Amino acid sequence: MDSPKPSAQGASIRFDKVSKTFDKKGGQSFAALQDVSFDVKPGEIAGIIGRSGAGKSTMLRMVNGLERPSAGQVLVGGQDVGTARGAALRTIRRDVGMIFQHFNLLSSRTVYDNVALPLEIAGVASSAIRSRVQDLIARVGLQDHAQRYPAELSGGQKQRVGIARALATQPKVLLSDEATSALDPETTQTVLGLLKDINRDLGLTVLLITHEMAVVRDIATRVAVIDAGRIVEEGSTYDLFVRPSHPTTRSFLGGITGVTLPAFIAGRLREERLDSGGEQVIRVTFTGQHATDPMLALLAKDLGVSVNILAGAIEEISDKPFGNLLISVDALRADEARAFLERHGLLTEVLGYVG
Ligand SMILES: Nc1ncnc2c1ncn2[C@@H]1O[C@H](COP(=O)(O)OP(=O)(O)OP(=O)(O)O)[C@@H](O)[C@H]1O
Repeated sequence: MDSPKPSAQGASIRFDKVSKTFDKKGGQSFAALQDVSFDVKPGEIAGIIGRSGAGKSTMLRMVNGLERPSAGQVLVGGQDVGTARGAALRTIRRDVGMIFQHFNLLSSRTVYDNVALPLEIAGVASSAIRSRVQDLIARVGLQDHAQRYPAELSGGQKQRVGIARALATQPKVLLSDEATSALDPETTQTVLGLLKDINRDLGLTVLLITHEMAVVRDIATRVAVIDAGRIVEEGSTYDLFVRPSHPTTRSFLGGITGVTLPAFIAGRLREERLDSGGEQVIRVTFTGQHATDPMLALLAKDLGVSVNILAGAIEEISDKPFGNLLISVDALRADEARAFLERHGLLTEVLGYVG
């Protein structure tokens, strides 16, 4: 079955040399963002990842005008959010929906009434509200829960209400502020799946902030890594996983590419080659079409170099295969073996030597 055509085109988001300085007590100031530039295309799902205090929320809050840049511009669909006032700012805010880590639902209102709230505020007629809210509640799979109160819902269900409410005004952009951080891994997957469906069906742009690389891997096609108020690396999610260049990116990836040396090897790993020769331990990254090539078998067959496989996994990022393998080969033949693998489009990194 064909997917339904997007009914609304998402808006672009542009951070152009944005800085934000907060005044602190005692006349001092604090630079929360410095010279940040990042572009999100219409209809794209993009992520901003960083540690606590890096400046993620400040960036996100500039997209709906809750913060204004001290320098530079934030543009949504070409409109400068920082200088917008009055009706122009209200239009931008209607075009930008937001979901939150702790859902921010009104506990005294039912699911139906929470989703209806933004439409009531916008002065939409009650008959139009009814059909729109029913559609939204069905879209997020809560049609049997419309008259329940937030306290009667699970975390995942509450976030579904948050998503339906954020979509009520038919925004062009959906901002997600750590929307799955309070959820268990399984519920996280269903909520991320729902966001992907919404992005595909409605064509709206999604910008999410997170401190979890797994969230970026599972949903975003582009990502910016932010550290102490600066973007230290950005690019396609796939490229960032395959060739991370900044230590912060590497540290975020450390926990999730899932492939670590078995303890009995890690404990014996040396930086220098042993006088006796020994084995070189190599990380091999397989990308794109090469992820499924029988390269190690060819290495043994063509060069006569035998390979010990120490650990490995193949996963999928942005629908492309990506493999990570830890191997060891005879240290005296290692340069030759790595050159062979690189010639065949694989990436290699020397981790050390074992006896
Ligand atoms: N209104 C404010 N006044 C003063 N300092 C602020 C203000 N808002 C944020 N900051 C500071 O700016 C820095 C960045 O904050 P921000 O909330 O953007 O970080 P974050 O990456 O979203 O962190 P977290 O994941 O913990 O929410 C922090 O050091 C924070 O204390």
